[in-house]
Amino acid sequence: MATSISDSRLPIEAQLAFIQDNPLMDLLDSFCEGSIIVDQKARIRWLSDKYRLLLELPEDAAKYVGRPVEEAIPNSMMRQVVESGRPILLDLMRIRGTWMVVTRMPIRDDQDQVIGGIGFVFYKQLDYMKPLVEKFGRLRGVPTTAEKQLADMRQAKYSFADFIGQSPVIRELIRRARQAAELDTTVLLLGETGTGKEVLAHAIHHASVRAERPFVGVNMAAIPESLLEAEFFGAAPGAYTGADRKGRIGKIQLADGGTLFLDEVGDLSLSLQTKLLRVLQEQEFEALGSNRIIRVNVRIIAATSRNLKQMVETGEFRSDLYYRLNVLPIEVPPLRDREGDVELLVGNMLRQFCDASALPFRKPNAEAMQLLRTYHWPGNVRELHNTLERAFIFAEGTELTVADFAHLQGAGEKGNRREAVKPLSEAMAEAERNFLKQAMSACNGNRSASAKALGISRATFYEKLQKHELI
Ligand SMILES: Nc1ncnc2c1ncn2[C@@H]1O[C@H](COP(=O)(O)OP(=O)(O)OP(=O)(O)O)[C@@H](O)[C@H]1O
Repeated sequence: MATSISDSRLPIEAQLAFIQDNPLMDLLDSFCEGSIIVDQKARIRWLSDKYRLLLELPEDAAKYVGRPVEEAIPNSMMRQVVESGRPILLDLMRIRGTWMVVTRMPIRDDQDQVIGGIGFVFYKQLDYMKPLVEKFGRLRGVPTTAEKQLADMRQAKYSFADFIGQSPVIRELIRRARQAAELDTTVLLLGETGTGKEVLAHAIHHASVRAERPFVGVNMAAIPESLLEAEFFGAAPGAYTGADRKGRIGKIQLADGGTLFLDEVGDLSLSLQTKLLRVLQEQEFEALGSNRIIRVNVRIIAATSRNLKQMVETGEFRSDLYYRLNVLPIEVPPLRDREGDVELLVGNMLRQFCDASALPFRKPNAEAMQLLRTYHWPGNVRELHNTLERAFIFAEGTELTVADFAHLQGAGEKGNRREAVKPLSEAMAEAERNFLKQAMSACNGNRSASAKALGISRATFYEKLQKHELI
């Protein structure tokens, strides 16, 4: 500040007087709690009245002109500023027992010589600084959300110990998955929605030689087609409109050395299938808008709830990609086929809900447990989890009764009622429409949450909303 408004042809006193009389000075002074101008020997040239009052100086401010700054402000740093020529842009100074924010700058003439210094006292209350200090602390010490997401994203969240189940089909599943973990080949997890394919993918990575390396998941159904390519392969700086100027690293590269989990791989468009095939074949790819080939070493675990074989027959899925993915297929059985596992899962989940809330432990009575055991769980473990959680939160006493699972029972009863007979397809469509509406209203219109509550993927949920003309 002030370099250009100070003319070296004038005596220093006149130059400082010019600054002091500048209307800008009044403006600055009106914003702060006090201001001071000193000459190059740290003698006071000007002291604002506000500052004098703040300092509780007995005499008229004008009386201090020409005196060493320390006479008025014993702990002043203005001398250091004029001697070093370096500003102290943000500092704290104790004035009459109160900490204040101060700014001090040297004043230079147009020959760059220090001819004095100017200081402002900004805030009487440090409270004003709190947001700034907090933000600074956050930026310095705590990782940003993006960094955190990255760190979380790159670690396996589950191990085999997290996959609950003791039924014969599950024991066999775990045995196969453990084998797969040792083999370092591509794995294809097949099974209905909510059966735990993602949990298994994490567990396989966790038990593999790549455990210390990243685990990176991409959900083909959750990301719009237009963004998926950049998400996958990354983009060179300015590769497309709206792309980060700095460019971005794709998930494939992030997974280098580790495991890339392709969730809902059946939802991949044909054009991206072709590009993915190249990655699988050559272990190399190009980021969007770059001509550079990047080599990677990733292990692929893919999962889908769709019938890939059938999709190959109908031309929706490339057969060469299917064979590349199908090296080690693992079928994850639906919950209804896991004998005895519902009880195990229920016990486990209820303990989790209880630990995570201030609510008392609640468990289903015999009748309710029978209902949970025999229900056909189209949304599998996810549906069981959501159903139980809702019941646990809304139940009154320590016992969960069939009334707490009324919607499961209702679904069964409806089919039994003779008087309301209508074509099955019509009845099912109607029920589906109602469930969609119910979910939307329970989740306050949040579509992701609704899809989750219903135990279906977002893509499926959208398809259904469209089919029933609910969007
Ligand atoms: N055997 C299990 N033990 C404990 N929790 C499980 C088990 N299987 C699934 N879950 C839980 O159920 C939910 C759904 O599991 P997950 O997302 O792995 O299913 P998915 O088969 O990948 O589903 P989708 O095909 O819809 O993506 C998750 O909250 C998961 O933690």
